[in-house]
Amino acid sequence: MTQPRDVTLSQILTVAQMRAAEDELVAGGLSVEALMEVAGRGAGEYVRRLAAGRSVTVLCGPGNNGGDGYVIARHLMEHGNPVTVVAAREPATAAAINARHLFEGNVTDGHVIVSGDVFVDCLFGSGLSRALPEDLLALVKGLSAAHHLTVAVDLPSGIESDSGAPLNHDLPQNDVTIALGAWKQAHWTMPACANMGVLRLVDIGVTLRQNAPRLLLRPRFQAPAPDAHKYRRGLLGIVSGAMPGASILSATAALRVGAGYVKLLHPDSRLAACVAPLPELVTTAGAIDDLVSDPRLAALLLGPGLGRDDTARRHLETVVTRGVPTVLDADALMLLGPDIPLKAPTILTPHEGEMAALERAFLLPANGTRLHRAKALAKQARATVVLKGPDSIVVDASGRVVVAPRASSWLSSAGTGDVLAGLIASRLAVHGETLRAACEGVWLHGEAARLCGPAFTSNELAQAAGRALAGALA
Ligand SMILES: NC(=O)C1=CN([C@@H]2O[C@H](COP(=O)(O)OP(=O)(O)OC[C@H]3O[C@@H](n4cnc5c(N)ncnc54)[C@H](OP(=O)(O)O)[C@@H]3O)[C@@H](O)[C@H]2O)[C@H](O)CC1
Ligand SMILES: [K+]
Repeated sequence: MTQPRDVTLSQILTVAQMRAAEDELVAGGLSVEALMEVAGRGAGEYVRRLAAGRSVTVLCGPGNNGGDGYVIARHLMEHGNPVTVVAAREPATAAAINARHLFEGNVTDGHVIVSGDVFVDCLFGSGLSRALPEDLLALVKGLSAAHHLTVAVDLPSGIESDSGAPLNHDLPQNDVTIALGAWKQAHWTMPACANMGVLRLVDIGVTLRQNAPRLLLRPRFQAPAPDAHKYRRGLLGIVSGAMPGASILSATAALRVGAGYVKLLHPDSRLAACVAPLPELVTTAGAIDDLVSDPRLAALLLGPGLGRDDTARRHLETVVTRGVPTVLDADALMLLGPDIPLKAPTILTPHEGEMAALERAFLLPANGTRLHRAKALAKQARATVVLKGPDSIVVDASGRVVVAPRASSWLSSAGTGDVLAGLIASRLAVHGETLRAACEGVWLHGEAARLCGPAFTSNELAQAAGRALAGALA
């Protein structure tokens, strides 16, 4: 089945996958020169609009990224925009040599730092294989400092495409990065993505790669069916624990994003009585074994404020054997291991510290990219994993990967994880699909943070989740 173009354009490719995609287009009858023309013209048009008649300097390297630079320069020149090319190295590929010949404007050789308004970095793209040598680092830094705006084409030079690792210290900050053909891992991976400024993508006709990670797009939420009632919309049970405030935060969020009924299940009636009640939240106290055996439960959440003692461990064992779709967060992740098999579709939501604990428990090596680590845990634990951070990743046990765009850095405060767990659990109660619920929850979390602006509390974040959902109703 042909996928809509926005789905294809949300894929995130490795350098090897990008080369395979390029080979496929060439095998289909396009030349590399023709692809470069489409890519360079597309990027050139973004640059032309950004420059709006101001002077542009294009730094060109030896490979096809440099070739793109000559196409961009030609596009600008044809539209009457002042442009200078700085050739850091002579072009070395056939397509780049061809693009160089077609550019009839001003080319200098890179020994002098020229100044201007917009600097376009076409030194290296996905072919970068090692750190920039001193002279090229000084050139790219000097040119960036001598211009008002810096635009990276495909990737900022010095950033490794597959890992997002900067191969040099002190690389310049970009205002815009224009990806060519498809997103690369680095565009959505820390720390690289924080260096890229505004991200844009030029479509050159790349088709969908099987199993490639995709970027998290805005979900479409449905209003409840005309004949809906609270149980059909989903009963979510949130198991409370030693610190009930955390589960109240989860519930506050969960109440706003779809579940028809959210119940706080409390093992200790004295503690439950201490918690300031939310009028819309039903709290029941009793033995957790009994409370989670309610056949109407559509999903369970365990972990926020749970504690890590023997009682907490018993509650974890009870919940995971219950067979109801479950979200495990926070303390539950510190107690989980291969000795506690997951009997139902489960979502794990570790941050970096909890991820390290899970890797120890499941005897997984804690090396490689976050993407590889999340995939390994999802496979081993047979669960959907949301590896939280500025660049959250969602992976299911079959290896499907969704990468979330970088969210507000104001989310780095206590309690926002409890909110995320509540959002995901609420969506899980609605439809029971783990990957979808995890993606919807992560999206709602990021969108609620955006709506809150700077310096919000986790309770304000939870309150904003309903507005986030309202903005994405089908
Ligand atoms: N893939 C596509 O569909 C299209 C891609 N386009 C553009 O092409 C680049 C990738 O081009 P490529 O030629 O593979 O790579 P680069 O231009 O990034 O540079 C490769 C050359 O640079 C040398 N190199 C690598 N690292 C360094 C370094 N640190 N210092 C000095 N020289 C370096 C490398 O030499 P090696 O010794 O490593 O072999 C190469 O000579 C992609 O990013 C897009 O911009 C097309 O235009 C459109 C289609
Ligand atoms: K570049």
